[in-house]
Amino acid sequence: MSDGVQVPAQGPALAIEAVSHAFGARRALDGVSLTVPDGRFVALLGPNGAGKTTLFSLATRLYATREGRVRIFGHDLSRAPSAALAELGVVFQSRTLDLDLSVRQNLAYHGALHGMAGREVKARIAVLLALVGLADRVDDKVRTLSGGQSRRVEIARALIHRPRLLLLDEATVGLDLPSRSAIVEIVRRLVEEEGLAVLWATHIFDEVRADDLIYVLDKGRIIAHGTAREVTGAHLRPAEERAPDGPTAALEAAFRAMTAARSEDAA
Ligand SMILES: Nc1ncnc2c1ncn2[C@@H]1O[C@H](COP(=O)(O)OP(=O)(O)OP(=O)(O)O)[C@@H](O)[C@H]1O
Repeated sequence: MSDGVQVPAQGPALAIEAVSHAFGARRALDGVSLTVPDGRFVALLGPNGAGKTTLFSLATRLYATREGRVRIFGHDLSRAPSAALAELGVVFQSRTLDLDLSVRQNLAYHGALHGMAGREVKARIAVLLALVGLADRVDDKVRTLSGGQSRRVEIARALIHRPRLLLLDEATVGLDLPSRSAIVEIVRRLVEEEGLAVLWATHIFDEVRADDLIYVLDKGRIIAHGTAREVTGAHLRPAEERAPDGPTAALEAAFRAMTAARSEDAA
């Protein structure tokens, strides 16, 4: 299939199959496979250096995929990049808004990049800013926004071209608790009400719910996947499973047990 040919969407929102990536001698990803079903929130959990950002760079075509395959709603990212990327919105870990432009200008520029007509972009900006609770800040420069508000503008920007899959790389890092909660709530609402598929990379356990699908990435490998409840149950002793402080503590304990076991194996 050549790029630009429109074919009906098929398959999961994101299918990463046996992807590996190395920086020189350092293998950052080693045979990673991961699926985000349409309309689901999937968490990618991993400590610093696990390979999350490298995986995002491959899934967004920032890096070429040399080993393995990435498909977005059935479109192969290497062979049909335009069709694949049209379905994809992304919020990167580092801030990427132009601080000296207004919120509207940042969003409009992104809409133009996607080839959207001016009138369509204007209407979309209004809808998205209402959705992220920033309708009253449309003409303010991004420089005047808080960290959490900027993140919400980045989410709006990522959605301007109506993608059906959203990738967020540590979207809440560096934010205070209320700002983090607001962002998690917006993204979860998009999944529940708009049917968006989301891959949410994080190392913060309390952002994960028991029924979420999770993939645990450690040193470039997926070491566990399933619902958070399943992963926790499979890797915890019964006493820890009954931890009074709930799924967050259970997940954190399971994660430590898994990664510690791998370190011992490697020793
Ligand atoms: N451009 C690069 N050049 C060389 N090594 C890199 C580069 N980018 C990442 N790495 C290495 O690849 C591994 C995975 O890094 P990556 O940034 O993907 O992890 P991460 O899970 O996103 O961590 P963090 O949450 O700290 O960003 C690390 O060992 C890192 O040092």
